[in-house]
Amino acid sequence: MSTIEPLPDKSSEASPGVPEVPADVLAELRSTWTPRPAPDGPGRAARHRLAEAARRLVEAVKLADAEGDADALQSVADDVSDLAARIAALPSLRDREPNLADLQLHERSPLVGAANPLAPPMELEADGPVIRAHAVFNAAYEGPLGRVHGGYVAAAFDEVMGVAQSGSGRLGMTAYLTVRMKRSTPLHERVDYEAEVTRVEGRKAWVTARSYAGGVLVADAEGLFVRPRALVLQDEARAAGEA
Ligand SMILES: CCCCCCCCCCCCCC(=O)SCCNC(=O)CCNC(=O)[C@H](O)C(C)(C)COP(=O)(O)OP(=O)(O)OC[C@H]1O[C@@H](n2cnc3c(N)ncnc32)[C@H](O)[C@@H]1OP(=O)(O)O
Repeated sequence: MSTIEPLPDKSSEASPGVPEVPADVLAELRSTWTPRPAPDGPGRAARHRLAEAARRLVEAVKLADAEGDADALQSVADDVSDLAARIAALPSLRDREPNLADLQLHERSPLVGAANPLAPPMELEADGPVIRAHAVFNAAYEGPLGRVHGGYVAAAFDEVMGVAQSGSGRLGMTAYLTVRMKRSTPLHERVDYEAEVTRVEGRKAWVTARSYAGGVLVADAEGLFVRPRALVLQDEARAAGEA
């Protein structure tokens, strides 16, 4: 059962200095992250199941006791090695052009991707101009004992803020990301995130975010997202073509 206090509802508050972005434009910009669709076929459902099994495998390996039965560890190392070779022998994404579903971040991202065993995976949801997310980090993400490694704390913010920059009306690259880790982020517990754009100047968008465990603020972040010059030129050429 969740012990999380509801986060304050800020979905109807517009920040000064942030453009009003039509809901359909926001939905289009966010569609690579959220909503996560149902698998588009049995192959993709099986791939998601494989990724989930691999997550359990990684956590189990991380927790395997070196003082336990060395022969048993050697034996499962052989099995896992054989399994890795079997999976590598299956048809690979390297052998064909990826389709749109393969390319979506809710599929492939190392933070939210259902098909990526590195992803906890985080769950993202749009709430007006705000992006909300939650994740449970297992033992594989441990830095300080019982707590999430700071690099993963920052990576989770980058993903949530990466989608929240859509509130500027365009997408860019993370130019900088500053994370203040006020308390440790716990393992094995739901961590909640919220992020939104606070300022936009030309192709630059500033985003802030917060994370909570058990309703308590554990970290906050500020980042700058910049739409690359080359893409701005493409945007302008497309707009001129449509005019
Ligand atoms: C990109 C499109 C879509 C992506 C969506 C899918 C996301 C995938 C995953 C999502 C996961 C989450 C996302 C990720 O993980 S994104 C992956 C991690 N980030 C990167 O790899 C970014 C690498 N850097 C770059 O590509 C370029 O440097 C960028 C594109 C950022 C700017 O290069 P560009 O040549 O275009 O621009 P410019 O250099 O003329 O600068 C322009 C303006 O910006 C200001 N400035 C620049 N940097 C900084 C800085 N550090 N602090 C303060 N200010 C900075 C600069 O002063 C100037 O200001 P002004 O003088 O005009 O006032």
